[in-house]
Amino acid sequence: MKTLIKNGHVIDPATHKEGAYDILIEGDKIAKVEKNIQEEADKVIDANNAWVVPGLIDMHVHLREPGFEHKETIKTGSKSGAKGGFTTICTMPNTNPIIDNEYMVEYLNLKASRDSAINILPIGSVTKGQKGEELANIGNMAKAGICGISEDGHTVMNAGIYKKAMTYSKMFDLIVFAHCEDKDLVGKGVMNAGDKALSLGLAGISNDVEDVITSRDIILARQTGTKLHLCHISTKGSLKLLERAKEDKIDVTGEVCPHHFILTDEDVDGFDTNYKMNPPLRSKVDVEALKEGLKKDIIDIIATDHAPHHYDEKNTTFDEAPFGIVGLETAVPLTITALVNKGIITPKQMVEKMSYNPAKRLGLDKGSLAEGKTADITIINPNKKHTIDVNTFVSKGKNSPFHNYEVRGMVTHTMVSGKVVFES
Ligand SMILES: NC(=O)N[C@@H](CC(=O)O)C(=O)O
Ligand SMILES: [Zn+2]
Ligand SMILES: [Zn+2]
Repeated sequence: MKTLIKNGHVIDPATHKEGAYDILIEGDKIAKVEKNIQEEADKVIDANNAWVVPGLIDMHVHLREPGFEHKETIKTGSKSGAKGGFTTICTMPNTNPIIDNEYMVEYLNLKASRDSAINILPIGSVTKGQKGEELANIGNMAKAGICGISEDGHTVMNAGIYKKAMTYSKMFDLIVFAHCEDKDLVGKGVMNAGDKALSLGLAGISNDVEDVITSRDIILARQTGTKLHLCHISTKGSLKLLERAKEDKIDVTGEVCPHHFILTDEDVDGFDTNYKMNPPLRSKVDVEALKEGLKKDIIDIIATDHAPHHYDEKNTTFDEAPFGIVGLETAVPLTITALVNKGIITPKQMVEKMSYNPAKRLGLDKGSLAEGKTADITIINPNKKHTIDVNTFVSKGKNSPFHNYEVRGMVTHTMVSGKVVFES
């Protein structure tokens, strides 16, 4: 099987290619990247006016299976990922049961091989049942193929246990995905602490809730030498800590989610629980700092933290609703509209943060369009104007604050191992 992608604008940070190239795919591999390829192919894709980039990689996704199939399944979540341009996703372990042993990892891998057309890399939990008390069997999970460990949804408050987990993580060359939220400081907070929370009469979440744990985790990462990845950075303080840690040559990376670089707590509508997520939407000062951090490449990675919840669960008061919003199908248009088209990052930086850097961080032989590589490729029409409509999502989760948002940029094709798995 030969596929030819014609007339596209290739953006490939790995090979420093940026310009008009055709790509010939043979079987599951990239065979040629050249100008004007004249070869017979079984399928020709016209990528005129579109970017052709290495398949996008999302380091932070919640698929909800097993246990919460009413919110999302591996099938629906992976389809949502493919539609969003993602060829590889890392999935968080806060399912029911929690992914805290090798049998659960094997189950996920088997289910993913049956139900998903995109690559799924499971993340194991740090502690058994994410209870924060006893270490999960990290070594056995590593052998079963996890890419890292995370207590996402919570923080392991016991620093002794966390440090031990980091030592194991280092031993098995895993990444520690850190959800930074001090349990004692957060109290009953549901949105950013500030004037808006006061006016809505909602309990606030201050920046120190995040920054205290970011600081602790960086100190422990330096001590243990483990690879630390800061999930969903939302504060200026955490960004500064990340910058400083990088200067100190600590092995740490950080991700930001589109909602955190676009919306502020001023946007929170107290009756719309689609503005409730963890960490919360922060102040303008924080959002400006995050954009600066993206521009200056202090922040390496854009991830979605795709967190689907059922309509009935979100359809309650702001206090009661679960934290989280979906993101797989909106990440590309939101990033193009809010960052690229505003001149904050270049298209190349976008590809670095959504493919090349995640691949490098995960140690994957991906995120590149070099000849001989596996043909994981995303094609994006960056100019296509449209209005986000949650009813068109293939994800089961419709919980997005971006409904009715005017955006530019649309994924037209997603290819995994040479096979088109999504086409608009
Ligand atoms: N981000 C969220 O608000 N929610 C996530 C958990 C998490 O990422 O912390 C979820 O699992 O729903
Ligand atoms: Zn989290
Ligand atoms: Zn998460």
